[in-house]
Amino acid sequence: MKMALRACLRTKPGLTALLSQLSCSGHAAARRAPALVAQRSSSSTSQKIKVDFDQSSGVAVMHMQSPPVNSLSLEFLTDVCIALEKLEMDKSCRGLVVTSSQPKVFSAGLDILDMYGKSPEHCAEFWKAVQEMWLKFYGSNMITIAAVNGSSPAGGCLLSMTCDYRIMADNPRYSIGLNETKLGIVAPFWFKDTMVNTVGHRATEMALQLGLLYSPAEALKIGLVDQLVHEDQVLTTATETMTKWLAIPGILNISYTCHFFHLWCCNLVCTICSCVCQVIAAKKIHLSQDF
Ligand SMILES: CCC/C=C/C(=O)SCCNC(=O)CCNC(=O)[C@H](O)C(C)(C)COP(=O)([O-])OP(=O)([O-])OC[C@H]1O[C@@H](n2cnc3c(N)ncnc32)[C@H](O)[C@@H]1OP(=O)([O-])[O-]
Repeated sequence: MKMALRACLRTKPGLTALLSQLSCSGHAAARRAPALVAQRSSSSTSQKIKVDFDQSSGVAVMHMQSPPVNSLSLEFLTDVCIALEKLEMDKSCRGLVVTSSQPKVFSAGLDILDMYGKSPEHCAEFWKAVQEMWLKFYGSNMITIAAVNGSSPAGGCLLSMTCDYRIMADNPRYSIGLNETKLGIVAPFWFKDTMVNTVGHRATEMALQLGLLYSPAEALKIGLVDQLVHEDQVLTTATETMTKWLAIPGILNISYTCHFFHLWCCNLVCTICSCVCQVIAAKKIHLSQDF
């Protein structure tokens, strides 16, 4: 399925360029990849990601373990993408649960320290990695469930929204949402689109304009998460829920179709934006030459 997705995307110029640029191999090749061993139950670990794969159920659990708050740095994003790609290539892996090993936090979002005062080359690599994570999760042909066992602002919320289902710890001290506006930054359009797909247009408009962070109860109310459970039961509920999803015939195809459609729409928008930018740039060059 993944290969089919890529083959289809290859026919579309915008995302083709994006995918080829975003391929893990470029910035990730030199990094140590978590290995997936084909046995009944296996565990693989990179520095920041631990993957437990139960071959009998076909379900893998990805533990994010990047202290203190699983902030999404270039290094961490690369590890996530490599781990995901390995699972994707293993046809016996049909479901993926993503969770955090850090207390109180699922992910604090993009690593602010990795965005500030860095070289343009680093920033380009960083943003490629962010987009790659988004594309890989959203375009995955596995069933993906986010076991949100702590706060999940900004990019952490995005990560959870790329999954098919979200289970959050019912602890009022935790929060989730796209709070970029409150930080004085604009959430990229594909953050916005992902939220629209999750909670609808109006809720997204409110969330982004006000930079809202929701308590678990509020998040459940607007559909930002699908289920609340006691903190100790987030992971077990996620694996139980996964069993139900995987028992539905053809579910992978349904999931694939939905995600593919979204990616196709994004591709279309990317292509249009790219054309508009090129026209504007060409006009600016023309005007400056006139002067
Ligand atoms: C461009 C548009 C798109 C942008 C998308 C984004 O995701 S933008 C991102 C938007 N993200 C946010 O707005 C989230 C901001 N973070 C929070 O709200 C809280 O940290 C928390 C609720 C995640 C955890 O609360 P808690 O009480 O459990 O933990 P704590 O608060 O005590 O922090 C512990 C340590 O982690 C550090 N650190 C934290 N976050 C980040 C980060 N993103 N990066 C790097 N580091 C971060 C923090 O400085 C501290 O370091 P120190 O001093 O020990 O060296």
